[in-house]
Amino acid sequence: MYEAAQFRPWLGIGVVVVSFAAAFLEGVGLGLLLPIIEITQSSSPTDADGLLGLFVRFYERFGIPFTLEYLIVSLGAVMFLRFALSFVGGWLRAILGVSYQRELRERLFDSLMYGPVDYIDEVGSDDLLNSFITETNRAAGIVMATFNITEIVLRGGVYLILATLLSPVLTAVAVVSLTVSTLLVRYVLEPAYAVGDEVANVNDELQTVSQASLQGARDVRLFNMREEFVDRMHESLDRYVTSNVRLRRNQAALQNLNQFANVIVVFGLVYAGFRMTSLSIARLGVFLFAIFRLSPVVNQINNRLYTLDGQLPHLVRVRDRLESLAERDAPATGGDQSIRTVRRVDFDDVSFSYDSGERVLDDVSFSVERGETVALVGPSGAGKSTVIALLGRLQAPDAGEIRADGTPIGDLDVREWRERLAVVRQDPFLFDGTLRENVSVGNRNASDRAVERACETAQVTEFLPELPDGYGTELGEDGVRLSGGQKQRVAIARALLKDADVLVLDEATSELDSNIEQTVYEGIRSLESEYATVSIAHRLSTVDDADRIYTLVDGSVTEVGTHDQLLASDGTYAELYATQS
Ligand SMILES: Nc1ncnc2c1ncn2[C@@H]1O[C@H](COP(=O)(O)OP(=O)(O)OP(=O)(O)O)[C@@H](O)[C@H]1O
Repeated sequence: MYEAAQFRPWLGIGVVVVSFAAAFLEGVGLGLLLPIIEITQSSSPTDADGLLGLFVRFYERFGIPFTLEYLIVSLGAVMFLRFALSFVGGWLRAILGVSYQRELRERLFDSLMYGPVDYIDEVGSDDLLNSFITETNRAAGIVMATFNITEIVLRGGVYLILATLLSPVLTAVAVVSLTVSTLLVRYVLEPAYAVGDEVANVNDELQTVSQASLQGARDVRLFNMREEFVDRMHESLDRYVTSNVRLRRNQAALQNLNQFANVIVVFGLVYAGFRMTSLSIARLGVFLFAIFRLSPVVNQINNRLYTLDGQLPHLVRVRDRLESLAERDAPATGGDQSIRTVRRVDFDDVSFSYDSGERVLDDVSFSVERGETVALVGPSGAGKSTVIALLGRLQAPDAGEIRADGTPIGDLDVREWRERLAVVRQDPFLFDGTLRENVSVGNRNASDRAVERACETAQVTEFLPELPDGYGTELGEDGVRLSGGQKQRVAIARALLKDADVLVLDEATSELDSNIEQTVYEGIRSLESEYATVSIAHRLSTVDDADRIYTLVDGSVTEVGTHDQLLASDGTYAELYATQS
């Protein structure tokens, strides 16, 4: 809360000042009722003292006639100003709240973009999306509510001062009674934070179920999971209804119990005012009016605090996410050395473990130069894709060094280093846009001719006539309108369009038939650009002409050589090759 209040302090102070001025004018307006009632009862209140005397002297000082008409016009003017200021206060509060929401969303998004990818894997895109959309929204509501409470408190303060000026003893009785009744009501109700936490949990679950069922729409049907998802969704919706109704029911109970308690207190004061004090009708009337205005203020504060308590879990979650992200070292940051071109890449005794602690790479060494192709082969789970993650600085090695032309890649400017890499991942992601937009993601300034050339090499042109709008065809979310092999070819085309030095192919053609695969590789070999190529393939026939083949088993390089050398040495490679022949 402290941090939220610190956001844009000057705007916050502005809201408080405006609220204070509005509250003051409310007090003045209420106070003006006193001379208005007095003047209707006696013709010469000019010798009055106390609050009434204050008004009389003020009017004398500015030479305004102290008549009923002038008093009523003054009351109208004061009230106009008071509500105008309230409007400005509400406006400023909205600016503050919505800007705070923007700030949280910006910080969260930027931290996610520049933070480590494994945080996204760990928390899940569904929960992060929920934080980004819903929780930041509620968090902004907290800021607005906090300043709203400040305004109400100030207004309540003015009523109290006015009531104290008129009757200190009755005011003390009123304050004690209102406080006791408020605390009693709060004590009876369950804490809002617990219910709010349940609401936040259910929101997470709703996001998870809806995202999984939409993104996995095909698998959900093919694996007959529809009933399972429908049940999960219905159950989550039930929990959503129960927790939300509970929160709102408690709010309604709080409001009505408070109002009831306040009515009783005010009735008691009316009785006490008439029976036990000698206040004039005008003073007692204005006093009761002030208390009457004060009791909904107490109500409102109570209600707002309860709502605030219920929304706090959302802000806490967003804060937790931001803190966790700040605590993580992002391997992508750091390094500022410039790099324009790369001739050679070396892996030197590189070891790496994910958070689970198990060693995935163990002293892996290999090198590749421009004009060469090296292949990484080995059983599933051996660590081949992890090598690519390290190369792209999505992860950083725990030990050993990866160097580009002798410089550790961690010392390089990460943007420039990634400019030198053209990676076709095992499971490439296509963006929701046209074919042209997808091919040019790594080189936005590429000419149409360059896009077409990359598509020719990657054999995208083979299925281009089938696309309704050619290069302008919308590919849908994650290229849903393409086959697996077509998606792979788009991913290869976009890698080739980059002006890179190191080409990384991670199972890049696994879904292509042999003919097209062959044509793609021939096309790449005939390109003018001389790549240092790192190729990963399960189908060994696609890498048998590599300059060097490294066999990776359980995270270690167990053998290295050309296809013929490895066959002759009769090791793991020869075994794998035999099973595929
Ligand atoms: N993000 C991750 N977090 C934790 N462990 C991971 C992560 N990615 C991969 N692993 C683990 O690291 C090991 C190596 O995975 P990797 O994907 O590098 O293997 P691979 O040789 O490319 O396998 P495949 O040929 O099946 O693609 C596996 O045991 C896998 O479970």
